[in-house]
Amino acid sequence: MVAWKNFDQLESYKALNETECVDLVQALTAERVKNYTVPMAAGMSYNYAAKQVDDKILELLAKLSEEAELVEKFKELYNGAVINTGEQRLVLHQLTRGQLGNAVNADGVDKRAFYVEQQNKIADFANKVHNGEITNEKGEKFTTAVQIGIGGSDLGPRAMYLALENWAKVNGCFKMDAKFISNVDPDDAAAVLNSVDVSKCIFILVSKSGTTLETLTNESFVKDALAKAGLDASKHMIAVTSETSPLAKSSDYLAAFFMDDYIGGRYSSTSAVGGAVLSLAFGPEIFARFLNGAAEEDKLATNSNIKENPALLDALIGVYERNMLGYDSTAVLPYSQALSRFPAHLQQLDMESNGKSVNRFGEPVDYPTGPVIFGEPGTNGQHSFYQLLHQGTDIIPLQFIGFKNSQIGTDVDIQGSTSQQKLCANVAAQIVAFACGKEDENKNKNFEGGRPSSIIIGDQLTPESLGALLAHFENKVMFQGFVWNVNSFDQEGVQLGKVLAKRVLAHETEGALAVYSDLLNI
Ligand SMILES: O=P(O)(O)OC[C@H]1O[C@H](O)[C@H](O)[C@@H](O)[C@@H]1O
Repeated sequence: MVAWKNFDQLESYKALNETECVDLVQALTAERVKNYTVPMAAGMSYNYAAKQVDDKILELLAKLSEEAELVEKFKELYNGAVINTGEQRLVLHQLTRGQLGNAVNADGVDKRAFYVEQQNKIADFANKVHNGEITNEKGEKFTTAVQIGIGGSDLGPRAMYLALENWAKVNGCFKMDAKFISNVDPDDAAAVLNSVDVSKCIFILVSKSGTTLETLTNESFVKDALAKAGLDASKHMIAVTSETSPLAKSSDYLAAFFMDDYIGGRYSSTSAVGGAVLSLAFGPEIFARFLNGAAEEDKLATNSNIKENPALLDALIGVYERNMLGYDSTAVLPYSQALSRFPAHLQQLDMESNGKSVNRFGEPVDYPTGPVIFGEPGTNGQHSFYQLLHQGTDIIPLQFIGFKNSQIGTDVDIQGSTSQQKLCANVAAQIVAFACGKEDENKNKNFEGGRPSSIIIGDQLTPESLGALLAHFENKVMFQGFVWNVNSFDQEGVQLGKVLAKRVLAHETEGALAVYSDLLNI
């Protein structure tokens, strides 16, 4: 049995607090850049040379990992323990991509078999849509998949679709366009519907709970549009939900695919939630390759040697930065246009998981937990908020992601270098500029340096490397939650706003809420 203790109760907490962080201006040598690197799945690597740690601090982080039993806790998780204490649920998203431990039986079934069965059903459905066995009422092929969902039922799948859209097009496996409707703002649904031929759309209604206001409202919005076009909504809609949700019982859908309560929304990209849209857009084989990349990365996360476990090492360095160095944000900076929505996905993944002030037992904790996450693809970010990152009063750790090769491959050679080379040159330059700075007598032009970063480097963004990248961050967030002794798998903090919004709509308000309602003309 593992022991769940608060971080500040551990010996390592004290020992780490007594360390002095590394001065990057001096420390970032060529040797370090070569050595401070850990292999990831799909040929990628995690390089932490520009982090403020040295061998002594790494040793203490390894001790912390042991003392907090981080890998053992992960083992409990994938073997089916009730890790989500708040909701008394198992946490099984890794099972959607592989079997890391023993068979997990819940609700009377083998859970890996259940997830695979759903994948197979989706594959069969997608193949039939692609080969014209499933068509619209006129017998025409569907050309566009439109996902209706919000939060975890939108961000991950949308980010993954965008990440592979161009890759699939150049590699001959692009099957259908995908669009996404998430916001309850009517302009979102209206704009998407105006951009498609609804008669050739297959709508994927995705809601684990089947009760989310925004999603059900958008479902009605779409049904209305289908009815106005004289189309039968039940011939154009499929559902992805949990078997216990109200949607599961409805006969309004062409097909229904299931996940369950053991997969948190923000961890659901590798379940049917991401599976339906990605299999329709790119074909089931590409979705399977994405799952393989994630499975390969998950295996690395079972290694108790922190220098062979990139997610664990990344998590521990992040904890050191958050709790010992007092940095309260982290920027995610992919130098890849295809990852344009990846930071948005990580915002939910990280902040909804670890934005907690009480431990797993509901007792307040006395140390900072999850950081603020934000980001934009480079080089666009460089021309936006990097000023603050370089010279602002806060130090913000940076997580770069870069690939040696572009996805589409079309490029131009101008002034002796290609665009891809310019992109990669920028990320290399930024790491060194942040870490080492540059002295200038003019203080306005002075760069102090000492601003830490790490970089994940891959050959190219492919289904496998995307899966590995996703799993890396899921596992990092999980390990950090274990250190902070919080439950990373519930999200009670989103409830209060929903309850108050319902009250406003029912006109059951008083005091400040009543006045805000009036100001907004509700
Ligand atoms: O998939 P659903 O049940 O519709 O939930 C969609 C989203 O809404 C909730 O408010 C949560 O904050 C998210 O974690 C969840 O992903």
